[in-house]
Amino acid sequence: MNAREKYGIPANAVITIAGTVGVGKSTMTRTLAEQFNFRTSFEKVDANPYLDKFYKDFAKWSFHLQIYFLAERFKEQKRMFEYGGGFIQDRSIYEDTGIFAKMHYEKGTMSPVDYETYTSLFEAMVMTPYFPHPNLLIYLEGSLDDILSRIQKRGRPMEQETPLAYWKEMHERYENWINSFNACPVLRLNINDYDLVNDQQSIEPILERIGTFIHQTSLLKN
Ligand SMILES: Nc1ncnc2c1ncn2[C@@H]1O[C@H](COP(=O)(O)OP(=O)(O)O)[C@@H](O)[C@H]1O
Ligand SMILES: Nc1ncnc2c1ncn2[C@H]1C[C@H](O)[C@@H](COP(=O)(O)O)O1
Repeated sequence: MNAREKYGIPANAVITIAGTVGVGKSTMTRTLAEQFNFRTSFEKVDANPYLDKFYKDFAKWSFHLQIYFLAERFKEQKRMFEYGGGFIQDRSIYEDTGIFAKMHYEKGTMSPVDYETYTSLFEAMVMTPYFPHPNLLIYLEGSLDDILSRIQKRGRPMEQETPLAYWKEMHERYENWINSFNACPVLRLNINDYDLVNDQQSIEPILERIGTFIHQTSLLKN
């Protein structure tokens, strides 16, 4: 019996991992997919043609980058839909609009007209049959210091060279965003409560929590 069966996770579930840059989403995505024998949906970082340029000049590239991410996430959403679920997704589409696009608009690094265009495109895309909400959003949270040290340790130069104020702003926005997020059930995990790098066994209580949580939220729906 694999962990999915053991903890009663439906084979067609879609679980999205959310949280700020460097908090550990990709690591959690890989671990959960392995444990549940699910497919993964990752965001493109290395093959992203705008990301590097964006970090050098937010105002010039923020609109291009958001459109690129939106197109990629839409393709991924369609793929998950066509497979009939059974996915762990690295970052939700809700964060693109609720965190990144909004933050750049409010900070003046995305123009009002570009933001309006982006938002209307986002809304048109989300209101399609390809966009059922995930069964569960797992929100990873941790202190700003721990997250900054993970960004440094991972070593993407574009992120290492970005001023601390950017990560601080994002960290605060994430906390506010998750407190009012209600598109699907949310399970919050503190990154100090497990260590997938040095202690593989620390995933076990998390699997159990996910199982219990999905079970409880599906009971509430019925
Ligand atoms: N549970 C964990 N314990 C210790 N280090 C971790 C853990 N999860 C991720 N890391 C480390 O933190 C860094 C960022 O993780 P990553 O999964 O790439 O984050 P994200 O996808 O959220 O940007 C990586 O160097 C990774 O090895
Ligand atoms: N929608 C986005 N706008 C700007 N930047 C984004 C967006 N989505 C992801 N990013 C950036 C942040 C990181 O530098 C990389 C990958 O994110 P990660 O949280 O490390 O998976 O892309």
